[in-house]
Amino acid sequence: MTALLHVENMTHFFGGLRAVHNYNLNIAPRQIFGLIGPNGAGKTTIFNLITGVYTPTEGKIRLENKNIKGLETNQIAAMGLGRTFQNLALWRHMNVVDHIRMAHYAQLDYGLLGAFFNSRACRDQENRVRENAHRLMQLFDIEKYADDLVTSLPYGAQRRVEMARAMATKPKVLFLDEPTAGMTPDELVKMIRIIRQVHQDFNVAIFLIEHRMKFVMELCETIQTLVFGEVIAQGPPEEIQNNPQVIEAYLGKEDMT
Ligand SMILES: Nc1ncnc2c1ncn2[C@@H]1O[C@H](COP(=O)(O)OP(=O)(O)OP(=O)(O)O)[C@@H](O)[C@H]1O
Repeated sequence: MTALLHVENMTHFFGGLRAVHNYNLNIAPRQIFGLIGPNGAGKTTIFNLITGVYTPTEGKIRLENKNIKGLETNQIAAMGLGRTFQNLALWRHMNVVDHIRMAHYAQLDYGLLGAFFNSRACRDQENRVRENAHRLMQLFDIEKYADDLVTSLPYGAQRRVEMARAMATKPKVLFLDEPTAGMTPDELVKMIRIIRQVHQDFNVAIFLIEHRMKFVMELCETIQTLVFGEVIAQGPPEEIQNNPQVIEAYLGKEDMT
């Protein structure tokens, strides 16, 4: 099967610092793929390179066999790549339901005139947005916060809002940068359940960066380990967990259980 997302020999320099070296990735449709590695290994840089925040110094990036290297972040998002950020990127002065609704507008096509004349197409699409936003809020268990400002929500719920917003555009692949950062153990268990549900309901592939091993091992089919910008191991969870190089890279730093 051809990969949904294909990255070949990607290298990136920040000035004299080689942050990513000869990086390769193949994510199949519906695959849940994990990226782990010590702090500063280059994980977020890889997300930023693939999603168009930076253009790699070298390499190829293809989504559904179309080149996405060098495109703008919004073009890449429109082609089916959704993401969340390590430090939440929410709109501070907007309530939850508006966050989810706003995210849909990237897809709507009735135009300004249609909106001005309140055309039938416009009203139909608005209804669809409202229904879809409602469904997403249910799925991510944030319905009870619909009218609240995002900044007033518990941290775990803010992360779920960010994820619901990313899903509003129905991406083919969803990038999650440390989705459980700062979460309580209860919120973590809830997040595992929600990601499984999202994966099942939307047939979406998921590429995630995570430090919490329980989460990665439980969810991912394939895991890559990155150290100093290079992949030192790739395989299923049980293989990665017992790989001596991976254990050494993490020794004393992370909990491998
Ligand atoms: N915009 C930038 N300019 C210069 N150097 C950068 C930039 N972004 C990241 N780096 C450097 O690139 C390296 C990789 O950083 P990156 O944030 O990708 O690591 P990470 O694996 O995501 O770390 P963490 O787990 O702490 O989030 C680090 O040495 C970092 O200081």
